[in-house]
Amino acid sequence: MNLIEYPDRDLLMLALADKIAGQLGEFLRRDGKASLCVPGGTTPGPIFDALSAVDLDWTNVAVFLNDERWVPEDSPRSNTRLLRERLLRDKAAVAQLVPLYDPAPRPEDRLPGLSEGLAAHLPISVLLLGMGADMHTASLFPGADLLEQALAPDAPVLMALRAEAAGEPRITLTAPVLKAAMHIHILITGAEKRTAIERAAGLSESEAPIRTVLDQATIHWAE
Ligand SMILES: O=C(O)[C@H](O)[C@@H](O)[C@H](O)[C@H](O)COP(=O)(O)O
Repeated sequence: MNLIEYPDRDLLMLALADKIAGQLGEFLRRDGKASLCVPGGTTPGPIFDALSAVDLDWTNVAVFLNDERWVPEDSPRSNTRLLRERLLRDKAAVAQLVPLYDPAPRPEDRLPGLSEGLAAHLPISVLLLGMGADMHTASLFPGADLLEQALAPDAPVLMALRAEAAGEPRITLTAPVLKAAMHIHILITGAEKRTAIERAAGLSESEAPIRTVLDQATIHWAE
């Protein structure tokens, strides 16, 4: 397991933001464009703050979430709202947001359109993932209704999943899309997640969905 341990969370967030910006810069110089895929949840806010202040050719960066909770954008549970408030501002305000939400009663109603929009920006240049203590990543939750299909090599780019631990229905990038990313970083903090990720290494992908990217990823951890 490739794990970097940082002295504290502030240093982790700054160092990882710097690493991500450097990798995006390489894609921009080489291809004239780049894509950045990021988690929602409670952990990545400080990285978003740091990234939004970086001088990059943000107009040519497509930004999208790993997954979204099927709630309106004004909900405090909306990951899109977090992105808008913390990442897509300052220098990064001109980045191109690729949506994972479009108002409709069920995520299935919007899958075709959202998938088409996303497919144009694959493969992902830089993928940042979070992880829950139950070893889910994106919205690939252990025990989710369609988990096996979402882990399969031939899964579509986006799927709608439901899981008890997830709360509301979710829309998520699937395992093959995550695995195909050029650079993969996992951001975790605290003792519980450290124990969980070490445990995941010995489990199957359905028991520990984070396993799907574990061999390719760099894990960034601070207490
Ligand atoms: O919508 C979400 O919840 C995320 O994208 C999810 O995969 C998240 O990264 C983990 O659940 C960790 O969440 P925390 O950072 O809040 O612990």
